[in-house]
Amino acid sequence: MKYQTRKKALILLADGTIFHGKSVGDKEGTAFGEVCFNTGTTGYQEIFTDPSYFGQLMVTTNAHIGNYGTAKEEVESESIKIAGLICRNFSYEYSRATADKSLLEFLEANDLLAISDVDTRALVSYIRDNGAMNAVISTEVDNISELKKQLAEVPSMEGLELASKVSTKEVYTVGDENADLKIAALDIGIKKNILRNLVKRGAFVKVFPYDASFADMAAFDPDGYFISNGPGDPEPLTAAIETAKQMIASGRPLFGICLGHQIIALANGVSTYKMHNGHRGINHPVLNLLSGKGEITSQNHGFAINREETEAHQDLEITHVHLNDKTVAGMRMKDAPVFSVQYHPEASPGPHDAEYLFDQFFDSIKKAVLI
Ligand SMILES: NC(=O)CC[C@H](N)C(=O)O
Repeated sequence: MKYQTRKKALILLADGTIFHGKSVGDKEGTAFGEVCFNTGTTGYQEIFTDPSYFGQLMVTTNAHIGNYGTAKEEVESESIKIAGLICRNFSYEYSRATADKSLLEFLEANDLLAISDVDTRALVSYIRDNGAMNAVISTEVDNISELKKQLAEVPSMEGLELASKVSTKEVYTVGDENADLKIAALDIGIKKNILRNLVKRGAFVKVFPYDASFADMAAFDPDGYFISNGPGDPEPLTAAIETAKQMIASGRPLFGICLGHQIIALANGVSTYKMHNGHRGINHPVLNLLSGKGEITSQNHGFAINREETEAHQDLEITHVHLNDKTVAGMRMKDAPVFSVQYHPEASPGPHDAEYLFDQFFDSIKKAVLI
């Protein structure tokens, strides 16, 4: 079999801890980022292309990665966004009738460094105990002191603005321009499946860059506003926070997902914080406090909004809670058609329990249009 004599590789954490592995394929090199882990058993291609992961080294906890190949329609953006991949067993062979490429070919096309044969159970349990931190993966296994020096220069995820790296540069539209409803979406790292969900419900969507002003967006005269998911710390996104304030003041319905949810919280004066470890997986339990129903959700976030401040806020109401740690999973404004969730109703990958949130958004738009 090819790739039997792969190069040695390592992962060096910011605190000096080292785990060993081998490079995937014949690629050599070094990649830096914040190390995080995703517990999903499937959906690696959607995860790797999700712009929210920009700047992160992804550890996949599923024991096998690559075994069902890749398919060109299963991407959440045009390219791989993770900074590097760390896995246990990498499958060079794949088996799925509808796949069009192996995962190795897909990684190579995106020039991504991946390392396998890592004891990912030990690594994840180490990160769980010691918290999210920067790391480097490299085939330069004999040059640890140099890697340490370079790693020390990598900025911390806390305070880091990354939306500008993944947002569209130009305004674009999706859907039928004669559709009944128009939505203006602020792209701070938008996933394709969110746009599919908006278009499939009959919206014509105009997508704006991360630093678009409210005036730019309002000129489209949308029936509703949307703020997307995305990478990095929400706090430095001052233009988006200002735009969100004006979206709220416009009185038109506003829906935010993940980074968008954090931006709406900040626009309301609620602070955000970096979690010890984020939520990344496709089976996170959430309780909908309005319906009393449980939802199994897709999640990917390393920051969260302050619960006490949300509870104490006179204009806000917590609508969803994460059942593992009681963090805020969703909220709404009491006197405005504004709501947001910390998780991913568009799934991709993950369960579809929360797709009703898109219906809810459309219902509130239709109600507002009729008034
Ligand atoms: N998926 C997202 O939008 C992530 C939001 C933010 N970057 C976080 O890590 O919390």
